[in-house]
Amino acid sequence: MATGTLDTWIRSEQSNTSKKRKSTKPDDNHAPLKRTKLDPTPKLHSDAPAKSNPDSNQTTSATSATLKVTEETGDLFAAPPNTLLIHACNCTGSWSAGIAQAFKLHYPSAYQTYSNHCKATDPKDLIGTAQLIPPQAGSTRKHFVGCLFTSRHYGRRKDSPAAILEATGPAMRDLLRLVGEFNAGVSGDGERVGEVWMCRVHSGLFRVPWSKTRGVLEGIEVGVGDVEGVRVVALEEG
Ligand SMILES: Nc1ncnc2c1ncn2[C@@H]1O[C@H](COP(=O)(O)OP(=O)(O)OC[C@H]2O[C@H](OP(=O)(O)O)[C@H](O)[C@@H]2O)[C@@H](O)[C@H]1O
Repeated sequence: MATGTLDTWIRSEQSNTSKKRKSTKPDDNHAPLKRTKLDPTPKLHSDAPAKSNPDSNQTTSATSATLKVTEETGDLFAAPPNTLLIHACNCTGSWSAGIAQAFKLHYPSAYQTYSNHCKATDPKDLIGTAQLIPPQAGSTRKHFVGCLFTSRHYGRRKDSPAAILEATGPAMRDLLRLVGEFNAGVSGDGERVGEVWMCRVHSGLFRVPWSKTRGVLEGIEVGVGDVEGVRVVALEEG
């Protein structure tokens, strides 16, 4: 989608949200998104075994392109070992519905890490940031989990679609930065983030049209040596 079109849609959504703020509708009780600083250097712990990274000798970060977004049908959780699986999260520390509930079931330790991070951090500092959680030691599912903090709350108190989209770019950029830092810090046989997969974030419970989220993701600039693209894996419909 053209950036201009997206900007226009976001402005119109923000205007609608602000007009309706005093009503009792589900999305109306959230103030417009404030610009927030990104989470500086979250602590990461990896107990996982090794895998080589073809990009590990590239360290420059000059901007060269925008993020490539490809789509296919499949199950996100069928990703190969060391894949980063990305999903959208609220800032309250809850993964109780939708694909988040499946993440909680498959990666209980990652859920604890996410939940503790939320309990320790004010939502206004979390929104627009990300969390990278390395694979759980001894787990049969060796996946990194990437949390995009794109809504302060969930359910009836979730942020408006415009606010969620506004938080999406900063959150995804923060996650890509964390991946770059993580991979650069892994030495020798340590395991690095391999492929990057995500579900159609926001398109279910957060009720943001997927095309809008995809447009934001495709506008993210990436540098040489950064993650170049993300593979979006969606369940077959019907
Ligand atoms: N195995 C699989 N493989 C591939 N795609 C799969 C899949 N399973 C489901 N999908 C798809 O994954 C997309 C996202 O759909 P979701 O509605 O879940 O997430 P969302 O991003 O709209 O919203 C986030 C809030 O959902 C939770 O809510 P709670 O806080 O727990 O209440 C969180 O915590 C957040 O707050 C939809 O396209 C699903 O078809």
